[in-house]
Amino acid sequence: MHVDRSPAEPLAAPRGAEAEQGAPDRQPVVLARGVTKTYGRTRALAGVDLEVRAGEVLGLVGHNGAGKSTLMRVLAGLEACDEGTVAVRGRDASGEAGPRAAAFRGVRMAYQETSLCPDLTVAENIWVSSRHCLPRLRWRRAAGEAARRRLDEMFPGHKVTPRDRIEDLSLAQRQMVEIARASLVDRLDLLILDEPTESLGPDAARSLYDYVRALTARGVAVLLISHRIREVLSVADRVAVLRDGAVIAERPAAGLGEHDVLTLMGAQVAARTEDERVRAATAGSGDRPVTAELRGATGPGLRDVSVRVGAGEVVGLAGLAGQGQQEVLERLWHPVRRDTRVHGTRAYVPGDRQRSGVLPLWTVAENLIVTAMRGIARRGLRRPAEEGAVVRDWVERLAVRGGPDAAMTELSGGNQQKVIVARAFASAAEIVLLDDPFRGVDVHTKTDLYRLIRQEAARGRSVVWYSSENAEMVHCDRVYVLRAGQVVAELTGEEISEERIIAVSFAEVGGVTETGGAGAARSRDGGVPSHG
Ligand SMILES: Nc1ncnc2c1ncn2[C@@H]1O[C@H](COP(=O)(O)OP(=O)(O)OP(=O)(O)O)[C@@H](O)[C@H]1O
Repeated sequence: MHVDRSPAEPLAAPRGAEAEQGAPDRQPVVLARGVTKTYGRTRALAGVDLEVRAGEVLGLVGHNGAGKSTLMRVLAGLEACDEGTVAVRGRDASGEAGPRAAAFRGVRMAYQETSLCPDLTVAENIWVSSRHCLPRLRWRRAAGEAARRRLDEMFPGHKVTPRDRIEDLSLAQRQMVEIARASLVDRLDLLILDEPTESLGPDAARSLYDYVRALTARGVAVLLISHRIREVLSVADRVAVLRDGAVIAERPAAGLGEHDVLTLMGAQVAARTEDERVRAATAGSGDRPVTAELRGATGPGLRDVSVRVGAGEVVGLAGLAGQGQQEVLERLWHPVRRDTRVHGTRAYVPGDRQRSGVLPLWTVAENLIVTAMRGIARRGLRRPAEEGAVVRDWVERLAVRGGPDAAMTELSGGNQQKVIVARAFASAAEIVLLDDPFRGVDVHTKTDLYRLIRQEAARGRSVVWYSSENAEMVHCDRVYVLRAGQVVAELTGEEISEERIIAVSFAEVGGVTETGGAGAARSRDGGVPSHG
């Protein structure tokens, strides 16, 4: 089982000896005791005890819907708990929870989905969030300056200006601004990072963790939530495991292995079998009928790209973020040009569920069935019983916590993403286009989804899959590695490995001689593109 993206280099500088022992003498910054929180029928937190200490990185892991985000909101004082106490710097602050609670002022949170207002500029967002520590006179300029300085410190090469509107930024840039926003406060005690690197490239992730180390050296506590277990183990001093709304283990990170953490999380950790690899290696694609094809496609973001997708084939689009992968998907989704041929109906799974994908006012069932219902209908009439059966089947297959009748907004981020994936596969689409679809999905569920993709391919569906996690590409039959809008390698079967993809992505183009790809080794620009 491939569980995590493994960056080419460790994400953080090694921990000090004190951290290795779990830093037992550090003062707690935030201390939660017996915290419970219930939403309607859902008991999100069932008596959490947790201590976050000054100068440490505490990693928090748990399955989708375990209660991580809820706990963070309670620790940050954004929501009151039903029972229990939350003390900040030794003082019980639970009674004061609320968006402007002074007791929680030093506890700041960077959200996974970002809390930024898309219509406002970077500077305006910073002002809204940090106005209590910015001057009122010439506030826009002051906020812009503060944002620029912090972004420079955290993410060198970010290419964001204070005047950019949030909606014009890439997902990675929005995430950078969100993290910078959270850190901008007069006195920072605890910085909570909710899956901060899901949208960041490896370079930006490394920069972030360098900054985190600098923060902890100054005594700030950092709480890191992530599904990337290896990343958590490489960055955190201690790890807390949340399971079904309770912290079931708190351990020093040193000495913990990925497998230990997964077991504590309750994942069924099967030893990694080679079956996907074998399937991929043996699933020859040459004789399949072609369902989709780009032939020398050129245009915005693409240069002479040729890509072939066979029936029942899983085709990966890999490489550094922003190298043309999404443009390929876009072409296949809207095949308006002559250089693109598509023979079959399509479904699209967006990775950016904030911008597109989730219909927030609808239930899980409605979100899930919206594409499939046309195929289920007879003579234009909907068939509720059949729709209900499809919904139940997918909710069960993907273990969507919350069930069919929950409102989409009641679901955890990972569970929302599962519904969007289920929507595409529940439809009758012959070609499923996946745009980095598994961000925020827990390790266990991801493994199920990889299996699902293979099963659906075995039934004859074609899948075109862009993933920012190169390790996921081993589940593909064929992988096109893109760079600067060109295909620089086409890998099949045993050739597909994370190491190979990384090597090809960074290689001097003159030296890239991976063969087979129609655009292989044609690129003439030798520069390594920036990303993240
Ligand atoms: N505002 C809400 N209304 C109703 N239910 C909610 C709400 N917020 C969270 N829940 C429920 O509480 C449970 C815990 O959700 P939470 O978002 O804290 O999980 P999580 O561990 O952060 O998951 P993920 O890894 O998917 O982000 C879930 O079952 C979720 O559906």
